[in-house]
Amino acid sequence: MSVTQPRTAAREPSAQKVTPQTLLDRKRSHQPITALTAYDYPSARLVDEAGIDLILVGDSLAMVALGYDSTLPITVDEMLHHARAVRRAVRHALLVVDMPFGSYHTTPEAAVANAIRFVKEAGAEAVKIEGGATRASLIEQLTRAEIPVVGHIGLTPQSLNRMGGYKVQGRSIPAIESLLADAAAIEGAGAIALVLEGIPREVAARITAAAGIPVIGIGAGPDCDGQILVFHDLFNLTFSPGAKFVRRFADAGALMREGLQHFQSAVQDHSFPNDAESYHLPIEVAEHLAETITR
Ligand SMILES: Nc1nc(=O)c2c([nH]1)NC[C@@H]1CN(c3ccc(C(=O)N[C@@H](CCC(=O)O)C(=O)O)cc3)CN21
Ligand SMILES: CC(C)C(=O)C(=O)O
Repeated sequence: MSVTQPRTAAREPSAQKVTPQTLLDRKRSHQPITALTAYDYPSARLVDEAGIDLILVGDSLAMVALGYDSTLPITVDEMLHHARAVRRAVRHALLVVDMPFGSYHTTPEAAVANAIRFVKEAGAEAVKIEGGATRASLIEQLTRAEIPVVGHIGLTPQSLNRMGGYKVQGRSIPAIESLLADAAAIEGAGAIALVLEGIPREVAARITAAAGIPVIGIGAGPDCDGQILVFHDLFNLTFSPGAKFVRRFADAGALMREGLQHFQSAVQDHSFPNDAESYHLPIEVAEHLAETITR
């Protein structure tokens, strides 16, 4: 799509529109699923045009894009603001929006009402919720309300206070058994996919092999049906070293620092803006102005 086309063109469904069925087909044919976060229009546009299968408006945006210390403070309204910008950019990928902490932890009625806001106000095609077997009945209710759900277990950042830090989960036999049971409960409740975060490779491989739904990993090793990363981690646009699972596929941070230096020195040495980058008066007006000034 050319940049001169109206932005509303982004809403026309594309021929290769990714649906939950596409992801399932990928699992079954062992073609890895690609997924990334996006929090705004330009990043979502880049990710979608690159042909990534799934775009998540992750609540990690609280930390990565809004500067909060954890994902816990972000609200439904803040998530919606970003999700709506991403929606305007995405025509190919499946668009999933994270339900933030507190938006599904009180009553099922409140949770369904919040999820409906993501569908109606931001065009979400699915919502993601963190937690295992304890979320099964909520996943059933959301699914009955025609809202596809992506589950998320392992290192669940909204459990920060319970976990006591962003720690790898599922390292003991009881913890592994819980994760296997959680994955089965999430699938049984009707989830369309499952995110596994921060667990040993061997455990993720077991869960993926047992699951009938696509399993997308982050810090869960290479044996999942797909991989997801945070956009800003991929491009080194964060201000901390990043977890072990982060690979910097390109250094946009360095590129931006370099560009900033160039701007600063060009302004200071008067080389920006040059004459061609300036507006000019019509010749008659310029002459009149020159006379006016010299009078
Ligand atoms: N930029 C960014 N990327 C993310 O993937 C991400 C966020 N922010 N914010 C929300 C959560 C928090 N995440 C994190 C943050 C830190 C670690 C981390 O440092 N983990 C330790 C594990 C130590 C252990 O238990 O062995 C590590 O060394 O990787 C992991 C996930 C993942 N999510
Ligand atoms: C990293 C992904 C899985 C996530 O939950 C987020 O971005 O919030």
